[in-house]
Amino acid sequence: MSFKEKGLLVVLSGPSGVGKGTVCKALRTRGTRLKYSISATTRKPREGEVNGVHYFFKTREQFQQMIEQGKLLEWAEYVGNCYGTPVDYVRESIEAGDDVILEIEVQGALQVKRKFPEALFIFLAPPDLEELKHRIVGRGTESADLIESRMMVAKSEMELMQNYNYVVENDQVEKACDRIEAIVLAEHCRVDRLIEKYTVMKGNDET
Ligand SMILES: Nc1ncnc2c1ncn2[C@@H]1O[C@H](COP(=O)(O)OP(=O)(O)OP(=O)(O)O)[C@@H](O)[C@H]1O
Ligand SMILES: Nc1nc2c(ncn2[C@@H]2O[C@H](COP(=O)(O)O)[C@@H](O)[C@H]2O)c(=O)[nH]1
Repeated sequence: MSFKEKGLLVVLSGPSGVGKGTVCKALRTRGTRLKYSISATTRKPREGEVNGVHYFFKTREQFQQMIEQGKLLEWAEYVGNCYGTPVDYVRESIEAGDDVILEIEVQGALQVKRKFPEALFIFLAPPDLEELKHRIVGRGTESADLIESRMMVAKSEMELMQNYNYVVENDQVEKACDRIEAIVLAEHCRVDRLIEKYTVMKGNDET
C-alpha cells in the first residue's frame, strides 16, 4: 500500500513591486514544474493585460458573487480593489498531484495559512525600501498617488514576514529563482520521507 502524494501549494507574497510576477515568469521560462493560479480582480486591466491570462477581470458585483458562492480560496481588498484566488483550480491541481503557486498579497496569504497550514509560504523581500520604490516607479504602471499608497502598505506587509516559512531576497531574479526552486525541492524531499515512513509503518501493521 502506498500513499498518493498530493501537489504542494506554494504561496509567494511580498510587497507590490518586489518582483513576484517577474520571478514567476522566470521560473516558467526555466520550465520549473509549477502551475500558476490566475486571480480574479476588480482592478482595471493595465496596457497589455489579457483577461484569463493575467487576471480574470471582474466587476465589483461579479466579484461579490464569487465570494458569496464560495468560489474564492481567499480574497482581499488592496489599495481600492479586490483580488482573490479561484478555489477550484487550486484544489483540482493539488489533488491531481501538481504543485501550484499563488502570487498574492499578505492579507490573502494569511487567510490561506488558516485554511491550508501545510502550504509552503515564501515571502519575497526587496533589498531595501528605496529599491522597492525604484522598481514600482520604474515599472511605470501606477500614478504617483498609487505608488505612495502601495509603499505605505508595503511597510506594514514587511512587518508580517515572520509568518512565512521562508524569506527570499529578490536581489537578482535568477538567484531568487534558484532559492525558490531549492525550497520547493527540499519540501518535496521532506514529504517523500514522511510518506516512506508511514508506508513502512502501515506495512508493519498489516503483517
Ligand atoms: N531582482 C530585480 N532587480 C531589478 N528589478 C527587478 C527585479 N525583480 C523585478 N524587477 C523589476 O521590478 C518591477 C516590478 O516587478 P513585478 O511587476 O514583477 O513586481 P510584483 O511584485 O509582481 O508587483 P505587483 O505585486 O504590483 O504585481 C518590474 O519593472 C521588474 O522588471
Ligand atoms: N490576496 C490576493 N492578492 C492578490 C491576488 N492576485 C494578485 N494579488 C496581489 O495584489 C497586489 C496588487 O496586484 P497588481 O496586479 O494590481 O499590482 C499584489 O501584491 C498582488 O500580488 C489574489 O488572488 N489574492
